[in-house]
Amino acid sequence: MTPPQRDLESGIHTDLDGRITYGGYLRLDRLLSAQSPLSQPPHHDEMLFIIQHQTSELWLKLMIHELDAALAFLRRDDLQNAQKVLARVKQIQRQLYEQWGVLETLTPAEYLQFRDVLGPSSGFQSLQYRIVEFMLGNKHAGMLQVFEHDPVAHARLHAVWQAPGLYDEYLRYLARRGHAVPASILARDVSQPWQSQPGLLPLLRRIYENTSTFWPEYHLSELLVDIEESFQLWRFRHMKTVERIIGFREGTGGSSGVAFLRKAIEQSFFPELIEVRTILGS
Ligand code: HEM
Ligand SMILES: N[C@@H](CC(=O)c1ccccc1NC=O)C(=O)O
Repeated sequence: MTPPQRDLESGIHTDLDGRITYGGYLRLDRLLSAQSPLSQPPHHDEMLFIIQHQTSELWLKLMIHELDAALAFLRRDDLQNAQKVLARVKQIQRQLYEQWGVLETLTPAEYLQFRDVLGPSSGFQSLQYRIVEFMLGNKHAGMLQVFEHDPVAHARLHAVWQAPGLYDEYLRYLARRGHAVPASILARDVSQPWQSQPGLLPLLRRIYENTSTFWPEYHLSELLVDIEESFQLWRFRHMKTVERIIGFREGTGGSSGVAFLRKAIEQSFFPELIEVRTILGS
């Protein structure tokens, strides 16, 4: 063991005037001055509430960046890189759902002391969250209304709504690899919510029953299943956190609250990737 003192090495840069620095590069002046509690006098726990949301938004930003890359790699048939970034997405999602443990330390009474400052604002209005949902295929035109007050946000979500999602690009990739994806699915209107497609089951079954022949397809499919599961874990932990903090109160966004959040837990982005498991071996 050494004493708890470490000498500065002579090579360590201390003359940083005008140079790229840690704080400068990371724009920490902006990042760390963006926490403005509204409660008066400031409630101790509002800082936790703000930072939990801001860190979530940062991870969502990275998730969108990586999902964009995954879609582009898939379009180019670059499966290795698509898999690499999707594996990263899965780890980002882990950060997002593990983070609920921090907010769960907020007691119901503490939250009620500053909840009124939130007015009608709600996570329901998170643009980046909605972009991720749309990229994963949960297209819902009605969500666009929430962003009508903000034309830039609206245009961004509108573009994602009109673009193929991860499942669309996955199925197009499979078709290019020679799998019998029905033409009607390949030509679908990608702005529509996904409808269950039993016509996909034969080809998925072939992939899942012959994993060594179709290993790249199988591995990619399982990454999609991982991403869906991680998303569900986030939704579930959000719902449980909300339940223990506000019980069955209505949400500030105007919804029924927990009942509304619970409905989302049943939703699947890639239902055929689960259904195929039911028919394997039969
Ligand atoms: C005290 C903590 C929280 C409570 C009580 C809470 C409560 C709620 C409620 C009741 C809703 C339904 C919409 C509404 O009527 O407001 C909602 C939606 C939402 N919240 Fe939270 N929330 C909390 C923390 C968070 C955090 C930390 C995030 C992270 C970004 C978040 C993101 C979202 C999102 C994205 C939705 C929309 C979900 C969907 O469309 O299914 N929430 N929240
Ligand atoms: N919907 C929450 C309020 C809330 O959590 C919230 C408010 C403003 C910004 C983000 C929020 N987070 C998730 O909905 C509530 O009903 O208490």
